[in-house]
Amino acid sequence: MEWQLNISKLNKFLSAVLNTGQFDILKLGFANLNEDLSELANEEQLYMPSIDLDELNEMSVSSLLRIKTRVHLPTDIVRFYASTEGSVAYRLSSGFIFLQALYEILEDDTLNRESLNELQSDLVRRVTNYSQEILQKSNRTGGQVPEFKSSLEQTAIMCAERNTDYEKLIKPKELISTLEGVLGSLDGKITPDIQPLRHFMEITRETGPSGYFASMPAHIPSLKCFGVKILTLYPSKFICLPITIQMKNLASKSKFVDWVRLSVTGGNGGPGGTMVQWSIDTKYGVPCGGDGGRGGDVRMLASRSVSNLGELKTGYKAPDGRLGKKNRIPGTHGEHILLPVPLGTVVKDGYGNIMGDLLKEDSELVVARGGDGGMGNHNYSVLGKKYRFERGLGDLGENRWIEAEMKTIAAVGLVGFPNAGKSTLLRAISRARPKVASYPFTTLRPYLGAVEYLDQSQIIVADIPGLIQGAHLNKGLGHSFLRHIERCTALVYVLDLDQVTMKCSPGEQLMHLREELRLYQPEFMNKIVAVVANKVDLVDEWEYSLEGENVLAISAENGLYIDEFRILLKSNEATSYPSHSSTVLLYENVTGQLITQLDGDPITNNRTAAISAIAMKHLTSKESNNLVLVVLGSSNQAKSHVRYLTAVKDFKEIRMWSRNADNVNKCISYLQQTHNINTPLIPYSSAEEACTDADVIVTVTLSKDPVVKGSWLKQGAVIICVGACRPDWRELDDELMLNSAIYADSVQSAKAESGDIILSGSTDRIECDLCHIVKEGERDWRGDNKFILFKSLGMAIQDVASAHLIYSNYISK
Ligand SMILES: NC(=O)C1=CN([C@@H]2O[C@H](COP(=O)(O)OP(=O)(O)OC[C@H]3O[C@@H](n4cnc5c(N)ncnc54)[C@H](OP(=O)(O)O)[C@@H]3O)[C@@H](O)[C@H]2O)C=CC1
Ligand SMILES: O=C([O-])C1=[NH+]CCC1
Ligand SMILES: [Mg+2]
Repeated sequence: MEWQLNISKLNKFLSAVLNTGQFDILKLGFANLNEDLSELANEEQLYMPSIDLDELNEMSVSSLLRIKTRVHLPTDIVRFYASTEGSVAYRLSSGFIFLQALYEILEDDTLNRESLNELQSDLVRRVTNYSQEILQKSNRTGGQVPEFKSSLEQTAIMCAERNTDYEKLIKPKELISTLEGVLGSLDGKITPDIQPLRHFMEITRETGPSGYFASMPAHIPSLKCFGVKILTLYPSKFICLPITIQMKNLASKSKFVDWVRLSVTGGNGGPGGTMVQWSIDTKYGVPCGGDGGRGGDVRMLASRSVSNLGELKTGYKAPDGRLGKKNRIPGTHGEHILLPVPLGTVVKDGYGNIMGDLLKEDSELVVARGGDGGMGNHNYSVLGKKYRFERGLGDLGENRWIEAEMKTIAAVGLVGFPNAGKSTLLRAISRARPKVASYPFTTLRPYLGAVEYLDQSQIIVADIPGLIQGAHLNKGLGHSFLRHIERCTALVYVLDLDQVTMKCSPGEQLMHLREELRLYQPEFMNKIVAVVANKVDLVDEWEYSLEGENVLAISAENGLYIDEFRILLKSNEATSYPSHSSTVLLYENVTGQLITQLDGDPITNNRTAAISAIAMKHLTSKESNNLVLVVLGSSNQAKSHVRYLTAVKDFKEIRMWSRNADNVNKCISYLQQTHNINTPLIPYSSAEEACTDADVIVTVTLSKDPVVKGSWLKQGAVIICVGACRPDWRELDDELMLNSAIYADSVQSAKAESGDIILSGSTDRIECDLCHIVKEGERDWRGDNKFILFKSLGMAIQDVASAHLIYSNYISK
């Protein structure tokens, strides 16, 4: 994606941003902008029309004040930082590309997760490229102060190493004390420069899964830096695993064969040699014939460039090994025959026993082994006439009948009655061209299509030919097609909304489809499922829900909500995408130089837990030890919270609960194995049981509804609420909220953005922010309330201070 610096866009963006009040401080840097910007400024099109660029080039920071008054923007909103020539590219790269990225995000209402990710990685790419370019040109960048030059180099290196695991530069205790120090240095109050700003802007349309975008800037005078975190949050319901398979030749025209029986024979071992080497010492010479060569195997080779079994012949015989040679040299081995088969081919012997399952690209399976070569006469080294020509003849190669059966390995299978529009849907989302016609069974074989995304990943979707009632009894296309469903990770039930073609009501269609699959194989019911109602353009009114199911109404024919469907296929929970992704840009205070930009995800994970640890340390009494900790949630924040909370307190036990028990177990073994957490970590199957008698409860879920109730908790319990970051999301119920003494990392954010606080009517009940807590030291935080609650929403200052620490550790390492 190439962005031009588009001035009208930029101006529109600047005014839009400033007018929305979403950004309190916008820091822009301009320096020796001889090219692009001077031109633009001359045309008086840019928002700072009368800046004298030459003057700016030599300007000291104090003279900026003068410029400010000439700029046609509210001076208290925009600050300019001038600097020397060397920083220009940085400014352009980080400042403007960043602005442009923001602009695109604000402006484009069709943005979805992929384009956002693309924007972020493009931003990162550009900053990285610029850093390297600047490094190369650094001897031409006059006016650069030496320290800056070295930090520039470090930045370039860090940018280039962006994917290296810098998390190891963060030590829990060090981060906790750094953040505590920074909070303390704020003198107990969050100044306008320390922004709690995290306004989430919704970026996708109502019908699709929602994504949010936030930008969080902060200026930390004590660390002489400022920075910004760009964050996207993309929660979703549907889970499906993308399997990345290149579809290159899959759409081949050859006859589609998904089952074959063939005879395979390994090559025979070659006979041993019978050569004799004459020698004056022995009358009959010395036997020197080498062993015979091994016969070749017949092997199957899994290849993603093969689409079906149609190319296989009915029989194969591998070449035999050759005769052993003189001087004990073994005979040439027979070459193996490699039969390319599609990924997902299952091979059985003639008795139906499974010999192998070719799931991985390039995996091989020997289906008929070649015979060993016979021994050459040199092995029979008894001298004398009689045994001179003794040798082995070589073993016969194995010979058997085998069956190869192909099972589709699509990530997602489209399942529906004939004519529900599955083929049309596959055509709409991929380049596959299954036949489409308005009579049932147009599709006689499963078509595969690759749904391609901007990040170059693909999800393979199979159009499974129409099921009919009784398919499990082999009616219609019956079993032959049901087996293709076996390998799909997720199923999408496609319901027909067209009164003319539908067999029965959408609700009944869903019921019958489920029933057919269940009768064929009950395990099908464990598959991840989404439901779409197709041909929504043909009905006047369609209820978007169906007996408690979430149904996405689409029209494959007209492309209605097809983007949403593509997003649905690739929504987060089981894809490689985290639900939150972010980038942190860190700038130097006085000159506005970009110091570094970092992957924000590890920062978010660590700093959030560090903040919770600080809050917990202060809100529980100093003497209290051997407490019971409960963590609700099993993902990034759950892991980091266990690590950080155990760094400041000893717990008797840690109880862990989440919706998905498997995830809890994985989380526990990760913590034990990777982080040597010695405190007993105990999985719980009920949140209520886990919370009973617990001392500290941490909620780190993406739930939109309460996961903890006040009635479960004992008096004096401390609750650290980390999830529910939207005004309409909850993790705690009213009883808990109304009986708690409430604290927050930022009172301002909590009032504006915490669903728990807003919806329980607690906006006026927040006692103070974390700066005050840290400042005040020990006191009775509970007062007359039953519980103590710390509401965390996350602040830019936490990210910027953490990035600063990481960078400092990096350059001193
Ligand atoms: N305060 C702050 O500064 C920050 C807060 N957060 C918030 O912390 C929370 C966790 O973040 P992270 O670990 O990165 O998120 P992930 O998306 O990685 O994990 C989400 C977790 O929430 C659970 N979950 C999802 N939906 C529900 C539900 N409906 N009911 C119960 N549990 C559910 C999942 O459980 P399972 O796996 O069992 O399905 C999973 O353990 C989020 O709400 C996030 O917004 C994040 C960063 C900073
Ligand atoms: O501060 C942060 O990064 C977040 N707060 C809520 C979700 C992410
Ligand atoms: Mg069809």
